[in-house]
Amino acid sequence: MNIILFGPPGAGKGTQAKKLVAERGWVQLSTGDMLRAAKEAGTELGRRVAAIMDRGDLVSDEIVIELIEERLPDAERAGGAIFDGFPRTVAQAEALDALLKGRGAEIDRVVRLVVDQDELVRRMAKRAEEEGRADDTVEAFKVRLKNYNDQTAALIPYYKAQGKLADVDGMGTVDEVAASIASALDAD
Ligand SMILES: Nc1ncnc2c1ncn2[C@@H]1O[C@H](COP(=O)(O)OP(=O)(O)OP(=O)(O)O)[C@@H](O)[C@H]1O
Ligand SMILES: Nc1ncnc2c1ncn2[C@@H]1O[C@H](COP(=O)(O)O)[C@@H](O)[C@H]1O
Repeated sequence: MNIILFGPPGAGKGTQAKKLVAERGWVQLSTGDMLRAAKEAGTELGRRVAAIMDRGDLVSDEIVIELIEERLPDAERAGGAIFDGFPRTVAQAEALDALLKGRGAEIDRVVRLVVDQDELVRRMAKRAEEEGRADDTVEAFKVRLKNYNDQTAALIPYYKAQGKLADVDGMGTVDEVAASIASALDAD
């Protein structure tokens, strides 16, 4: 099973991905987490992407595609991949389709968490207090939202055309959203 948790910054993708890992044993493939780990470890990659991430911009397609490709075997062994924060551009989505096809697999479902903008701002402010992420400032959040609207939202028609998109109300509690995701995944 290969699923994408899709939605704007702060919609709850990471939160729900972790619940699916705990409940279904699948592997979370979060490019944001991978890049933050590289940044915190001070690797060459981390140093290259730090400023881009801190201001809320997207790093290059090549970097994130390579990170994902490296982790696909882990997900295969676990029987499922939860793509979180990837793909974010049409080029990334096309690359993912090609990578999976080369391994005899495909994306099974794209779960889009629908959350209104005021709630995104509230969640981002709460996360800023709890986690202190460098890109949870008001300025960086604006850039991330703009990048989502300008580049990532184009994936909605992309996956709709493939018949894979399932919209889920992301405005409820974490458990309510998880139940809606489970229904979307377990539907035929
Ligand atoms: N259903 C929910 N109700 C209230 N708060 C939530 C809900 N889901 C997640 N949150 C909180 O909102 C914040 C953002 O959630 P999360 O990090 O999962 O979002 P995300 O979509 O992965 O964001 P990003 O794309 O910016 O990494 C976190 O502080 C999280 O605890
Ligand atoms: N798929 C991605 N394409 C480009 N840049 C990405 C991608 N995933 C993560 N990034 C960078 O990391 C931060 C944080 O990502 P989150 O998914 O919000 O944790 C993002 O703003 C990009 O700079």
